[in-house]
Amino acid sequence: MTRTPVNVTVTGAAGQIGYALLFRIASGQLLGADVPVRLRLLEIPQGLKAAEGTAMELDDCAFPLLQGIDITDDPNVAFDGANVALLVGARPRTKGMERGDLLEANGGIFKPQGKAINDRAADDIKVLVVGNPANTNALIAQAAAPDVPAERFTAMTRLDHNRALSQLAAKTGAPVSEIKRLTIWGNHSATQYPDVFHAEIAGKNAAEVIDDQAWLADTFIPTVAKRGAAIIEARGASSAASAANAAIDHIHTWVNGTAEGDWTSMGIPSDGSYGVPEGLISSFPVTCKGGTYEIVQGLDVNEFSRSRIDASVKELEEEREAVRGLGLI
Ligand SMILES: NC(=O)C1=CN([C@@H]2O[C@H](COP(=O)(O)OP(=O)(O)OC[C@H]3O[C@@H](n4cnc5c(N)ncnc54)[C@H](O)[C@@H]3O)[C@@H](O)[C@H]2O)C=CC1
Ligand SMILES: O=C([O-])CC(=O)C(=O)O
Repeated sequence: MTRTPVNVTVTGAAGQIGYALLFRIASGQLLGADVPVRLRLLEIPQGLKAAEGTAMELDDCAFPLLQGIDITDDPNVAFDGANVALLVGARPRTKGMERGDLLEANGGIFKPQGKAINDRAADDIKVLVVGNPANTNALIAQAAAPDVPAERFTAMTRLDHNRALSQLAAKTGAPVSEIKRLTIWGNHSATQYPDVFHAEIAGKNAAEVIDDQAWLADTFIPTVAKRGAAIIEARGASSAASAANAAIDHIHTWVNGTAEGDWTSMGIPSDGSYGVPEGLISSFPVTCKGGTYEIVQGLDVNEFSRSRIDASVKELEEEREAVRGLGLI
C-alpha cells in the first residue's frame, strides 16, 4: 500500500462509544476501503490500560488498512498531525451536578484539546465533537483554535437524523433508503427539531404522505428528541453502537459527499442562515462535496417549524452565554 495513512484521533477511546467505533474505523468504514489509517487514542491516565487492551484486540483483527496505533494521555501527542479528530471523551453529568458545573468540567477537557488541535493538527483537520453537550463543547474547542478555520469544528446530530429516518420508515412502511431531505435543526438535546416538511418519501412530500400533524407534534418529534433518554432507560447505559455508527456516517459523508438530491444534518457554525445567530454551532440541513459542506438555502420555514427552531437556538444561545461567563470562549 503506497498511500499515506490518514491520522485519525479518537478521544475517550476506552469508553463504550470508542469500543464500538475503533474497529469500524480500522476496517475502512470511516474513510473508505482503500484508505489506510493510523489511530491515535487519547485517554485520561485511568483509561490508558483499557485503551491498550482495545489496541491489542485491534491488532488481533489484522486489519489490512490499519498502519499503526498510538495511545497517549497527552493531547499534544494525540493530535499531532491529525487529519480527522473524533472528540468522544467528555465529562458526563452526575448526580447533583448543575448545568454550569457540567459546562465547566467539559471546558477543562475541550479547551486544551482545542488548543492542541490548533498547535498540532494537520492543515486539513476535520473535527467531530460527539461528547455532550456536543454543540457547546465544539464551540469551546473551536474558540481555543483560532488558527484552524472555524468550519472544521462540527458537532454530531447524525444520530438524531438516523433516529428520525428510522421512525419515519416505521410509520410509513417506506424503506429508509427512500427517505430523503430530512433535517435536524438546533441543539443535540431534547429541544432539537426534526423537520419533515421538506423531506421526501419515495419522491413525495413526507408531511403530505404522513398527513397526521398530531402524530408529528406529539409522537414523532418527542420520540426522536428523547430517544437518547429512552435508550438509557432500556439499556442502563447510553447509546454506544448507534452513536459510533452516526459518527462514522458524519465523517464519511463530510469526506465523501452527500448523494445527489439528498442532504444530511450536521452541527456546524452558523453563518446567520435561517435566523440562527452567527457562530452558534447549530444543526442545519447540509450538502457535502469534495470534503466541504454547505447549508441548504432557500427552504421555506413555516410557523410550526420556526417556533421549534427558535426554541432550540435559544437554548444554544444560553449555553454560549454560560461558557462565555465561565471564560471558556
Ligand atoms: N452526540 C451524540 O449524539 C451522542 C453523544 N454521546 C456522548 O458521548 C460521550 C461518550 O459516551 P460513552 O463512550 O458512552 O462514555 P464512556 O463514559 O463510556 O466513555 C468516555 C471515555 O472518555 C474518557 N475521557 C474522559 N475525559 C477524557 C479526556 N479529557 N481525554 C480523553 N478521554 C477522556 C473516559 O476515561 C472514558 O473512557 C458522552 O458525553 C455521551 O453523552 C453519546 C451518545 C450520542
Ligand atoms: O444523553 C446521552 O448521553 C446520550 C445521547 O446524547 C444520545 O443518545 O443522544
